[in-house]
Amino acid sequence: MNKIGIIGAGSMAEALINGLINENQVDKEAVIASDISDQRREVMTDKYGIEIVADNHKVVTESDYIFLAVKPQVIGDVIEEVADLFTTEQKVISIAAGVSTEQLEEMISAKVPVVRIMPNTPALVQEGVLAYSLGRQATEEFGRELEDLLSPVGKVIKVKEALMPAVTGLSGSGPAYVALILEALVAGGVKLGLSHSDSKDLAIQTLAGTAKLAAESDEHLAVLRDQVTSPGGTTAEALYRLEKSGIRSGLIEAVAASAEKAQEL
Ligand SMILES: NC(=O)C1=CN([C@@H]2O[C@H](COP(=O)(O)OP(=O)(O)OC[C@H]3O[C@@H](n4cnc5c(N)ncnc54)[C@H](OP(=O)(O)O)[C@@H]3O)[C@@H](O)[C@H]2O)C=CC1
Ligand SMILES: O=C(O)[C@@H]1CCC=N1
Repeated sequence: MNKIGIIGAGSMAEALINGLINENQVDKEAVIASDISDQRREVMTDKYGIEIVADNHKVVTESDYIFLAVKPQVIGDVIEEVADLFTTEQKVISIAAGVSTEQLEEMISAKVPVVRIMPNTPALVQEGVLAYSLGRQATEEFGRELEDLLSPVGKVIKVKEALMPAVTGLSGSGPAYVALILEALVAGGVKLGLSHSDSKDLAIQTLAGTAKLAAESDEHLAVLRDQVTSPGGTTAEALYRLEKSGIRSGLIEAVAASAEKAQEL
């Protein structure tokens, strides 16, 4: 069995670990992670029973797949710390936003295959989506292995590396935009007298149901919107207010701003 090592056991690493273990994709004995935070190590041991250590070297020397799951600002230091330990039989997967496979390959220097992925937090409940792109030494076969490994945590798609910032802006950061929209819908319901709990149920199911409808329909999204909008009715009134508030351009700008920021990290 291939051993999976993860350096940095924060939110995104946890979402991946939880999804992989819950779906029985990997045994917890086959996972080793490291983190500098005592508190994080304690939480992850208690929750998942995986081996979690303070020593990044141990993760690299004991693993076949090595996930780099620290913040982009510290990934250089982390790689420098363990760079001498990599062997050509190992495979590196970076989840850091804005760090290219070329930069990773330069930092690692050994001829280790490198793949970059951009996951998102719904991986925690096996409903994530992630895109990956291959570095120069990574084969298509490595890509397929990765698709097999990670498919239990969500949908996996391959993209050209130049599109990774766009993926970051759309689906990487996307759960935050959706949570904000949900919060606002709940606030709208509460303002009109619905309980917080009923508002939350109504908002979440509306979003989940619409997403399912969109996923299962061949129609353009505008057609789905039109099906709700009776001439002279309530939805037309609401959509007019939304368009006037700039929600559409706001969301387009949000995706672009996240993508731009990813390139500055
Ligand atoms: N969160 C998300 O939705 C997504 C995140 N990403 C990417 O995932 C990566 C991790 O993000 P996220 O999980 O949110 O961040 P977190 O801060 O939650 O996780 C990173 C963890 O790494 C630890 N850490 C810091 N330095 C070291 C080190 N030298 N050695 C070992 N562990 C270390 C941190 O400890 P401490 O807190 O004490 O510094 C922290 O526990 C980032 O590169 C981000 O771009 C990608 C897609 C989505
Ligand atoms: O906010 C961030 O920088 C990370 C990358 C994508 C989602 N979260």
